[in-house]
Amino acid sequence: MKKKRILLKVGSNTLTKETDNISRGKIEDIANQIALLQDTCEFIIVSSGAIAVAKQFVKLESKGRDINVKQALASIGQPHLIRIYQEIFREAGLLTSQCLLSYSDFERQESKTNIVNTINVLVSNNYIPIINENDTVATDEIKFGDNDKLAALTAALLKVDLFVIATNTNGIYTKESIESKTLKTIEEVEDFKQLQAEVVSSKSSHGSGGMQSKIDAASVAKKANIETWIVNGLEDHFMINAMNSTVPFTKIK
Ligand SMILES: Nc1ncnc2c1ncn2[C@@H]1O[C@H](COP(=O)(O)OP(=O)(O)O)[C@@H](O)[C@H]1O
Ligand SMILES: N[C@@H](CCC(=O)OP(=O)(O)O)C(=O)O
Repeated sequence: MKKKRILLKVGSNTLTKETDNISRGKIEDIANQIALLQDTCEFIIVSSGAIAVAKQFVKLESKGRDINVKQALASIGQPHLIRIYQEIFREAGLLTSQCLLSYSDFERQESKTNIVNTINVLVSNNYIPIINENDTVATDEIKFGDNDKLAALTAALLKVDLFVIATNTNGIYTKESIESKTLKTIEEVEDFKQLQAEVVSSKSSHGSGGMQSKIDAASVAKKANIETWIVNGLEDHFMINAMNSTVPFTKIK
């Protein structure tokens, strides 16, 4: 039986559980879910969190631009992030690997072919690729830190069956419900234009794109005929619960 290919994007807020520290418990939760689903699904993860990990133990001095400090923090945090994934996934019997990609890689046919071929070898050998942006080479023009878009481009390139974005809300809420503090999830979206009107400008403490970048990412996936789910990664078993429809989340077809 052909496995369902799922690309899971995990944001900084999910990984830190909205604290200042990476949550090993959250990574265990992701590993446990993948272990439970591995007979029917194969996974590719796009994970943020490099900067959040570095901020836990380092403060860099610089008179330069803020973005360069962030890039340096990402460089310090990334190997730690991968080490934590590797340790925790290994305990759950799962193998992991690291791929660092940048936007320009999606503009060159040769790079695209190499990405697809490398990841196919990894996945067919039961390795779970953990992808992050190659932050050292990211530039201002290409909005730095927007892993939602990177995840969507990767989902389209790898022809996944489902794109799951784990964030810190129960999907996309209606604007009205945010304003009245009653939080109501938009469960199914077909009209993109209408969706744009629901976004409010806030973003969470560690995140960088906000909901707008998730909607843009879903739009990239939709063009590639991929369904996007925006789910609350703060909850335990968030993917399995969404699959069983036991939690509110947003499905963008
Ligand atoms: N309509 C909306 N529904 C839900 N969240 C929204 C909406 N509009 C803006 N947001 C903001 O988007 C945030 C999620 O994006 P972001 O902070 O980038 O998180 P992540 O680190 O998961 O990528 C939410 O915490 C919320 O503040
Ligand atoms: N690539 C960087 C920044 C990514 C970032 O903040 O993205 P997100 O949490 O998905 O809004 C990192 O790993 O810290």
